[in-house]
Amino acid sequence: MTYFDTKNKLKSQLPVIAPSMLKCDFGNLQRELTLLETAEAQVLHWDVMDGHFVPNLSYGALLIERVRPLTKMFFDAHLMISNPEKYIDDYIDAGCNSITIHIEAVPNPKDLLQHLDKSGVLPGLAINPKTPVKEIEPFLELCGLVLVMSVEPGFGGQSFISSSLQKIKQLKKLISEETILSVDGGIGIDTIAETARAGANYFVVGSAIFNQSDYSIAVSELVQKARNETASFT
Ligand SMILES: O=C(CO)[C@H](O)[C@H](O)COP(=O)(O)O
Repeated sequence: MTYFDTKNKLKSQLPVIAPSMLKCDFGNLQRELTLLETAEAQVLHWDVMDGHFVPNLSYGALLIERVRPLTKMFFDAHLMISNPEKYIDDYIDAGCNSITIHIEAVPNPKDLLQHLDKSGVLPGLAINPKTPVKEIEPFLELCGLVLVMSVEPGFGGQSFISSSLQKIKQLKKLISEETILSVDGGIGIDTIAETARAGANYFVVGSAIFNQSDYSIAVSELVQKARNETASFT
């Protein structure tokens, strides 16, 4: 499958639920992949943490590369790391379909976003809760995906920060129709509707899937809630 096929396929399936692999059972990874495929998840969201940009460590390109042949799902890497320019090619080579870097790690991300695009990877830019939208505004036209962090990055299982809704609304007005608007952190059955109403169409979800006994029910309830809100606004 080529990059363009993958990207268009993803866009045709919005709203999308992207399970955050930070919360998966790594001791039973093959089982987790099977359960997520059965739940018709289209995406795996890989939370890459370096213990420097965020106060936690997770996994890196090597693990993603080893998982890549095991599934056809879209691989979405979220680099919560300092100096992503040093490592970005490792994530491209690992087979990630989209790669998101943070504006707080790269104040001028123009070259990196263009490098991702030229490499056939959907370029993403993330913004932390305390960073104003004006910091990413000059780069929005280079983004295929914009990610609004709705918790302080570093850990799953935190509560949704409600001021993120204003940021989503602001960004929805600034981005093109083509750009995916993602929200990440504290998204579950009680918060997904308001973020969809604000304009998000791509939802990164950890605890509200992996803490449930049936991933298929969890994913389908979340998709349904997001679809209801998207439908009422079109
Ligand atoms: O980026 C993240 C943390 O930095 C995670 O993707 C996010 O927190 C998702 O987990 P949960 O749905 O449990 O909040």
